[in-house]
Amino acid sequence: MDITRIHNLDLSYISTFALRCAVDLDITGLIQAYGRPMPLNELARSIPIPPEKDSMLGRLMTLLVNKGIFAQSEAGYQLTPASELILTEGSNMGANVRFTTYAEVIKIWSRLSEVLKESGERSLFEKVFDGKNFWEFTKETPEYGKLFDNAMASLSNALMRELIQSYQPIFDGLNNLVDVGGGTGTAVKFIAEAFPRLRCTVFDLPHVVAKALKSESFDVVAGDMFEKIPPADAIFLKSVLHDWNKEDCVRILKRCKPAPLKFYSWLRPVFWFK
Ligand SMILES: C[S@@+](CC[C@H](N)C(=O)[O-])C[C@H]1O[C@@H](n2cnc3c(N)ncnc32)[C@H](O)[C@@H]1O
Repeated sequence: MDITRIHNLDLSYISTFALRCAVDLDITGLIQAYGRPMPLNELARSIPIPPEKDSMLGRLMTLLVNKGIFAQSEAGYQLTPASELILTEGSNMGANVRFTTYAEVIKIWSRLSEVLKESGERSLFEKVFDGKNFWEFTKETPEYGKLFDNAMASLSNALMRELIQSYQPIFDGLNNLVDVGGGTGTAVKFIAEAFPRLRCTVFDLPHVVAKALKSESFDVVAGDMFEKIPPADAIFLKSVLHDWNKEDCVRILKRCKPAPLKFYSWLRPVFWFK
């Protein structure tokens, strides 16, 4: 029904913040620690919340069960493959939830129509944050920068093993690889560990690589991909090109040397050149 369509969309932020609430209360960790299906009252006392809030917690859990984040049987709540991704010792995707629900950034979306009506190329971010683009804001707001780094690392934790498995033959015969816009190096760490003879480099802006993982297995190079990208047999661009318009993407790709011979794409945000 059309009324449902509109309502599902205009209230979809409730699901977003229900997930954020589950992350903040570490419901995933508590259910895991319980070791068997966890009844509502046990969950409520473990968080802990006042007893008069138990039914509110029950409604929160019903929503999250409905969304496939948790499973429910008569005995109680259990983890699903989705909530396992949130576990800190798993992919830690709770870090991504904290980043996408950052209060100061969430509230700017209510001004989207203002940006559309305004002439010029300014993004929503630049309008609200005094002309600063996303990357400048991330640099100048260390708390947000850290959330961003952790979120990116969690996504790499969640998908790099599968990506490497899917593309194993592509890596054969490569001597070196540069992960352009590679953040703090989580993705390249997976590649370097899987292919110890491949010399890997993470390349990103100076303030980002300053926080890079310390590892013997890959090199760290600071720079600006619009100016110069270290040459390599393979250039790896994961979740980078979608941040830029067509002209900027062409500028980045022109800096990739040698020029790409082959193009591979795995899921939308992953691009690969060899
Ligand atoms: C969406 S993140 C992706 C990070 C990483 N590839 C991943 O998948 O986890 C985009 C990355 O591009 C980097 N970046 C933005 N502008 C850049 C530039 N001019 N030169 C190099 N890296 C840049 C950011 O610092 C950030 O780490």
